[in-house]
Amino acid sequence: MCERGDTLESLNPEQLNPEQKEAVLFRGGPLLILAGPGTGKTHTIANRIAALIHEGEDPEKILAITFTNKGAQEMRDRILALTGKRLTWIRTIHGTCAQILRLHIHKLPGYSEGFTIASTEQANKILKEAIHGLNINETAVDLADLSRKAARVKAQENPGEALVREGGDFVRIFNAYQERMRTLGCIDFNDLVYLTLRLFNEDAGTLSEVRSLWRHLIVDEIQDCDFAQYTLISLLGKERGIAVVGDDDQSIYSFRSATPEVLRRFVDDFSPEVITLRESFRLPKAVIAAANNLIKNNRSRFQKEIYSVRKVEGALAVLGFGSEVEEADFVAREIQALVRSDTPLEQIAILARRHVQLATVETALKRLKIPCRKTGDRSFYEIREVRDMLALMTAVALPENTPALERVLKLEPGITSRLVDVLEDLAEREEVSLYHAAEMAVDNGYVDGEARDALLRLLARLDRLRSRISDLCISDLMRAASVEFRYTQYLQKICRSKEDIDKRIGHLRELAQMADQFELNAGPNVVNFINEMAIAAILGGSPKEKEGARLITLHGAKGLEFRVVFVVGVLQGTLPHVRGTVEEERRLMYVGIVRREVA
Ligand SMILES: Nc1ncnc2c1ncn2[C@@H]1O[C@H](COP(=O)(O)OP(=O)(O)OP(=O)(O)O)[C@@H](O)[C@H]1O
Repeated sequence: MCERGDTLESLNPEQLNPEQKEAVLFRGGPLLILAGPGTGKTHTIANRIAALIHEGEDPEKILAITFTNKGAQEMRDRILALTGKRLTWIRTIHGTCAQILRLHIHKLPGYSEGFTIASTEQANKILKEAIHGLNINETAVDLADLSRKAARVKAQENPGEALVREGGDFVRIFNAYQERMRTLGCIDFNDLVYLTLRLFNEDAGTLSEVRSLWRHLIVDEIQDCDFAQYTLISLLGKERGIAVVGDDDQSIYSFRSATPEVLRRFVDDFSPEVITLRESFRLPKAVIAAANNLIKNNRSRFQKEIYSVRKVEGALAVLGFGSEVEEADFVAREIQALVRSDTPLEQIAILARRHVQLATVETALKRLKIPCRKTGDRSFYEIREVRDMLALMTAVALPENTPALERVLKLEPGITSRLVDVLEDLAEREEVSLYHAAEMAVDNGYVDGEARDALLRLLARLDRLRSRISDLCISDLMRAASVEFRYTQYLQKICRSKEDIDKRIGHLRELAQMADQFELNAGPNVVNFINEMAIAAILGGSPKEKEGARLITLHGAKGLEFRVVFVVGVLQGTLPHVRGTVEEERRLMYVGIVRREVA
């Protein structure tokens, strides 16, 4: 143990300004840190956590919640650098819920721990089937709209009331969808928070058991919360040391129900000490002036004009063009000049309100042969071999997980689609998982000859791998699975060229490296790794950035920083968008402007 004053001097290699210092040391109850862009949010919470540990707090008793994997990774790295310790509980909110549900979901009737976190594609398919089962004409409903509505309901503090408000056929569809998901052993992305809250509401014992795991709760980017997530955080944070960090000016995800109002709610519910960080270490003066001038027009916000004491003035130009094509050509020529003067392409971003505007710039860049990368490029997690390997890991660790086994069945020579149909019918008739159906088919002689041999081989392969889970690290378990299922030979059969095979093996190597990294961060738990991968797949994107200038929507740009930023397509009707609310559209532009960083 040490005195708090000493703590900072001995811990913190980089200076803390007075507000940051206050936020790091405050221990008098709930805390809200309001912080503008580049004012050292991550730096401050990392130091706060380091100070707690230095004062003698057990690192296992600290839960830090972020809203993106990137945010979680950044926090881990900084805490490791400050304390030399890897914290177990730095998680995204969805990752935290997945872990809680893996232990407790059986307390909700009809659910079991082997659940699959359904991909968006799987969830859409299940929604279609649910509608079909209700004899509602599929062509008469808008599926995308229905899944948005379901997500909205689940994002509320009181989803039951929200559902009743939606009324009509939607209630039937929602219930049928939830029921079908449940019987298939699936939950969707929004269920992670929705079902955790349901669990807490229906079983106070579980809430207090889970809450007692931690003494401190620290939340980054609270403005990215919807009301359901906020409710969860406030339940976990009651009577704990709770500190939240946020910037209501950067709340831009209302399309997925996030709202800056959660900051006010936090003030009302917790009466926290409020500390505002205003000094920006990242932005040049010209950008700060423009950003402040823009955002001060929003009425419902916490006042926190940012400033910089650094000398860097920076530059910001507003230019007009006759058409989007003309604008795109200008941007491409500017980038060409920047590259000639040695600005790395990866440090250049083109931001727009809509994808279609980025496509125009992409065409112009391609014409000048400038490499670029669009967000929304095919995600790493959608690649066949990555999905196969994750399905293998899931089938090994969670035998009851039917979708994973369905995929693995296709990897076993001799298992025909007819055999899969037989197994699926059996599973449905007997109301058991596909794995149990496979065992029953073998034990009761429902299949014979080659089909039986193939099925026996597959079950034996999975059993052998299962018995090695506790001996092998996750990446070695993957390698063992690849050998057991002769995956390289399988790739040779399905690939057209040697380059194709090498590329796919390269993807598997990348996945193995991610598993090693995960294990370093979070320990050797293959189920947690499966959770994390399923969530990352839904959030999209690639773990590794490809080369080239970045083309990103404003919504996708939050949290990223570049040396040169172009915001294109700033046209009345597009930005601000006709269907958006003006305050949120202003926040979007604000987020775009403040992506700039000083070299
Ligand atoms: N007191 C300080 N003195 C000097 N540099 C600082 C200080 N606080 C933070 N920084 C630096 O400022 C930069 C921004 O800090 P940090 O990433 O923690 O801010 P943030 O608010 O999380 O940023 P962003 O808005 O970009 O997400 C980092 O390079 C950090 O090291």
